[in-house]
Amino acid sequence: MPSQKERVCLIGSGNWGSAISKIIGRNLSQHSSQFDTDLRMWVFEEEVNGKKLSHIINDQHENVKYLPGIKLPENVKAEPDLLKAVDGATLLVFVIPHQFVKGICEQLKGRIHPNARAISLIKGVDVSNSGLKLVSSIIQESLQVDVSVLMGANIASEIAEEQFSETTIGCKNRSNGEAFKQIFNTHYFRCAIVEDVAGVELCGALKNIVAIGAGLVDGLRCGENTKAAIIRIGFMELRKFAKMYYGGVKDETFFESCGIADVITTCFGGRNRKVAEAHVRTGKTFDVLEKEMLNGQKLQGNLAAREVNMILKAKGETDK
Ligand SMILES: NC(=O)C1=CN([C@@H]2O[C@H](COP(=O)(O)OP(=O)(O)OC[C@H]3O[C@@H](n4cnc5c(N)ncnc54)[C@H](O)[C@@H]3O)[C@@H](O)[C@H]2O)C=CC1
Ligand SMILES: O=C(CO)COP(=O)(O)O
Repeated sequence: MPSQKERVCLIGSGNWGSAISKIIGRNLSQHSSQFDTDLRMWVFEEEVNGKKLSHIINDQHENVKYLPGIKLPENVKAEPDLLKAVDGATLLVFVIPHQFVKGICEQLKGRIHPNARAISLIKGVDVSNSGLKLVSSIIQESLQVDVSVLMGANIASEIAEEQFSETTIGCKNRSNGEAFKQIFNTHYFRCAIVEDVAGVELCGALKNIVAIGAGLVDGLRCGENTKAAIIRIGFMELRKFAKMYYGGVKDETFFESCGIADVITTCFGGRNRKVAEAHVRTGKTFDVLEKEMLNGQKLQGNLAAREVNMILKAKGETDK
């Protein structure tokens, strides 16, 4: 245990970022001997009803745009300046849509605490000419820090209302996984630790594609048997893809909250499912529907589907 208190910074303040700030904020207050009790939360600044979102969060203790109706603990301090937010932080929690990760890491390069460790709650992968990359690898390579991940059947609004759920922390370094568990675990949010970063992360990213499929069959009014088939086949395919691209992925990981449980919850309750259903019913594009239906929140499944398809096409493996 380091002699200095750990300081936590949350990088992101959307729907999930705000919900998790409630849990971390409370846990920091309860473990004040080990942690600096202020939770700094980086906010991508925007105006809401003529006021800055960061000011609204600090004055009203509520993210009125991304998590309306839920009070956040007073020790959650919104900060729009990214470098000020991470200053001195030893535990970095990344929770932004995956399309913004590279830009954020670029700004943070060389600017973080030498003892910092990170965890990613981001469900997505990156595909470029050099192939498939995990978001945790992007963070690790840019910032030279150990990166764990946290993924699970975790619809943010339900957790904000303190309804029971489980989650999975994937780590390489057990003591870092345990350090992060201390800030996340609570009676209604139970964290299990597995030593399989790639397995946990790929489950989180790929289940969003299955959820798009579930939404499409809902839109087509195909019935519950068809939806169950999409979920089963989708789950098998995501497992096959994960094992094909990352040799060390463990079979047991697929039966943790990050695996089968997240596929189920997202196929019934998530934003990807909802927008995919609307796409079939209205014929509008995903981009248009995201703007019309989600009030600034972002979809991840349509991007992930495109990225995974690119990889499979490039390797001639679309029919495998
Ligand atoms: N919402 C949920 O129920 C869950 C979400 N996740 C994952 O967490 C990650 C973050 O999602 P949410 O917190 O739900 O976000 P969100 O979808 O609610 O909100 C979008 C966020 O992106 C920010 N943003 C917009 N433009 C930006 C830019 N150029 N640079 C940086 N940030 C920008 C917005 O300010 C806002 O905070 C995603 O990968 C998602 O899949 C994981 C579990 C549950
Ligand atoms: O990841 C999630 C639940 O675990 C949220 O899924 P959506 O982004 O589809 O809402």
